[in-house]
Amino acid sequence: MRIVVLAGGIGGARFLRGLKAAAPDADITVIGNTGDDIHLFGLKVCPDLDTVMYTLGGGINEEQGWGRSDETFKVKEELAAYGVGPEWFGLGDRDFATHIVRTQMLSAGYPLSAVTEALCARWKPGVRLLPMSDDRVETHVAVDDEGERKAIHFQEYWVRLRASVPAHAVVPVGADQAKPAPGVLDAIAEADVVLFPPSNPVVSIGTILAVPGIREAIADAGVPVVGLSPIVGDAPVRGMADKVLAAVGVESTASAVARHYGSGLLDGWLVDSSDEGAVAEVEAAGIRCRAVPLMMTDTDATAAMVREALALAEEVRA
Ligand SMILES: O=c1nc2n(C[C@H](O)[C@H](O)[C@H](O)CO)c3cc(O)ccc3cc-2c(=O)[nH]1
Repeated sequence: MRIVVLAGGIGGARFLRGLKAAAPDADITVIGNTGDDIHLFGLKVCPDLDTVMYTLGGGINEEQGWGRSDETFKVKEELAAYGVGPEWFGLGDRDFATHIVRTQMLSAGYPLSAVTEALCARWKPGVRLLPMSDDRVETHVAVDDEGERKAIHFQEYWVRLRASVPAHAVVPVGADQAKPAPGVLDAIAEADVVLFPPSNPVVSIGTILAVPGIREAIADAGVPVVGLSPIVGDAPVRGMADKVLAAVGVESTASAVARHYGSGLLDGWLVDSSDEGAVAEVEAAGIRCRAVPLMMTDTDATAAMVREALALAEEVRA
C-alpha cells in the first residue's frame, strides 16, 4: 500500500513512528514542511525535516521531540562568547553537523530534496522524506511588539516568545512562488491513501498545502484523505496550535479544524473519544468522522490510531 503523509515536526514524527509499526510493509512517502526553516550562523536549519529524520532514524532527543540525543552545546557557548546571537535557538554540536552538511551541499548546487535524500542515507528513516518544495519558504508571524506591528520569523515567535503574544497573521513567505519538490506530485498521484497527522494545521500542514499544486493534487487524487485532529477537548495536545489557529480565524476545536481543511480535501477525520460530541458536526460538513483515542502516548497507542485512520479510509473508499 502506498501511503502519503503530510508532516510537520514533533506530532508528525511521532505519528510516523506509529504508522511504520502499524503498516510495516507500506511504501510511505512523507511530504515535509519547510516553512519552519531558518538561516542561522550562515547555515540552513530545517527543523521539521530533521525532526522526522532523527525520530525515525533513532537520533532524536526523546524528551524534547526535537534535536539530537546526547547533545553538547560547546559551539553554541563559543558563539555566545563572541556575542553572536541568537541565543534563544538551541542548536547542539551534533545538530550543527547536519546543518553544515546541508548548507555545504546547497552551496554546491544540490536542491534541498537531494540534500535531504543524502542526509537520510545516514539515518535510514524507513520512509521517503521529501521537502514540500526545493524553493525557500519561511513562515513569518505578524505580532505587536512595543506598540508597533512587525513580522518576525516563526521560530522567534515559537521559541523566543513561546507564542505568548497574539499572532495577527501567519504568512508562509515564498510559498506562492514555490514549486512542489521533485516526486511530491507523483507520490500524491500514485498514493492509495493520504494522511494528515496531528501536526499543526496552520504552520505545518497548512504551509505544505500553500505550495501551489499540492492541495489540488490531493483533492484530485481520487483516493481517501484522512486526518487526525491535533486538537483534543478544545486545546492542542502539544505545542501552541491554538495561537496560530486564532490568527487564521479558526476556533481551537476538533470540528473547526476539520472544516478548515474542508470536505473538498478531507474525506475522513478522527477526533479523540472525548470529542465524541463533534462527530455529528463534522459529518454534517460532509466529512466522515469517528471518535477514537488520539493520545500518542507510545508507539502502540499511535499504531492503534493509525489502524483507525486506515480503516476509516477503507470505509470512505467503499
Ligand atoms: O522550543 C524549542 N524548540 C526548538 N526546536 C523545535 C522547533 O522550533 C520546532 O520543532 C518546529 O519548528 C515546530 O514544529 C528546534 C528544532 C531544531 O530542528 C533545531 C533546534 C531547535 C531549537 C529549539 C529550541 O531551542 N526551543
